[in-house]
Amino acid sequence: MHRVDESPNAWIHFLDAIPATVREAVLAILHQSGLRTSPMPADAQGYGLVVLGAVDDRVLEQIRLACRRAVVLVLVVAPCRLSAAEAWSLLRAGAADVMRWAPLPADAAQVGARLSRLRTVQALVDSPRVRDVLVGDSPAWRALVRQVVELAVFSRGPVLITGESGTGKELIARLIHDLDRRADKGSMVIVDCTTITPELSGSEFFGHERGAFTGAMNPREGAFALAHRGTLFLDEIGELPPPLQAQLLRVVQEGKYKRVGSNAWQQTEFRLVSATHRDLDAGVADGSFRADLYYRIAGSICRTPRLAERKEDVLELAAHFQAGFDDGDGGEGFDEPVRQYLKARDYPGNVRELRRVVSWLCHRHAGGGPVTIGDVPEDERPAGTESSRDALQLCFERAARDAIDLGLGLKEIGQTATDCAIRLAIEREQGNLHRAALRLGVTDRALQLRRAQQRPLH
Ligand SMILES: Nc1ncnc2c1ncn2[C@@H]1O[C@H](COP(=O)(O)OP(=O)(O)OP(=O)(O)O)[C@@H](O)[C@H]1O
Repeated sequence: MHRVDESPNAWIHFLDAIPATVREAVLAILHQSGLRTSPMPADAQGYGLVVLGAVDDRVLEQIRLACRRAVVLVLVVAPCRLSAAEAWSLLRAGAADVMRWAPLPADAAQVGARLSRLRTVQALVDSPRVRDVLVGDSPAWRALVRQVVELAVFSRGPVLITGESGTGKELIARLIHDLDRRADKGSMVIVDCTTITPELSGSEFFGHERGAFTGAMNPREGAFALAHRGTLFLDEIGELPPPLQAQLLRVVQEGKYKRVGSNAWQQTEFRLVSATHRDLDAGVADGSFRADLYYRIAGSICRTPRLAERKEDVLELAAHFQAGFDDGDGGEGFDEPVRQYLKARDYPGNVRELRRVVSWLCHRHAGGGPVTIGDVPEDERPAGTESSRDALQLCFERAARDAIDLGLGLKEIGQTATDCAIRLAIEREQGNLHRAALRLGVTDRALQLRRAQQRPLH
């Protein structure tokens, strides 16, 4: 009999089609394995098992509901022949994992092990140690944090973090190091690859012996030695020119390197975390980034979302930054128009830009109480942006009056407004038509058709 280690408990829910005999068999095996179960509570939270025998739209909806507040493992029992597409749809509905189940005692141990892994990860994700650092509650952000925590705690392989500037890549690298549980943990060493020149790279990365080159008065340890038993963070690795990429291959793979001016091999062991805002797949395709290095640094890939993809987090992040700036006069919370302004504003610089915005709001604010609309600097005030419906209405009114005075008809006014919105959305998304379509709430195809119908500007 396989017994689970920590006698985890979870609620369990059987969907309609499961016969009573199977239910009893499942419960008996789980209990024999040391896993304690209780019926699913009305507002399911915590950890749960949903046992099902078929996947259809109704089942997916039930999974979606069950997963709203709980971490759910789906067990699919025979004779259901779960297809790969069905398994993915269960995952997309929110399941933490999907297991086909005989049910046999050995499988019960697997269920227990998975539950205890999910529990460890979730407990960390919800802990102040993580929540107070990687702020945000949007689904996109929570999914990333869960991935990061699991990688940090249960693996020591290389991690590549990709994402636009200001999205929290360095913060994630620091958390990975912080969560490393080894007893004799070394330091975190950060190398900004944009500052590494071919002349300096050898010494920076590998260190040098005394007299290795002119000016090398004393021996020096390089980044790989300093990161021994710790974490080496190679920031902006996409900026490293190909000859320098080649230098890193062996040490990244085997942990072996030679100091400049020495013939002796040194051994080091570290967790490699790299970050880039570049698309390294494209770099590999066009030859600017070495494929062999790419596969060595990208053991796992974490992609940080743009702030525009997690607008739900803006106010929580703003409150976090405000608390950090609080020197007594920075305000307590934000007045409603300011909240609307913060939510509606664009942040091309992502979270870093939001931090800057909150910083000037707090600096302009005086006298406690919530930050008010007058604290928004003049040149930052929304002139007819969606942050103020009234201002927007006024702008439209002005433009419509001018159009009517010019003798334009309704069709032409509507078309001009649409053309203008399309042009601006494409500009805002730096020419990315897919993102522009998302921003305007239309399909890619609808955007293309509209563009094809656009009249040239006079
Ligand atoms: N989820 C978050 N919670 C709290 N602060 C965040 C979050 N994401 C980013 N920040 C803050 O935003 C700023 C930029 O973050 P960070 O330096 O980690 O971004 P980055 O992606 O590494 O940027 P770059 O590519 O420009 O180096 C920092 O002040 C950081 O504290």
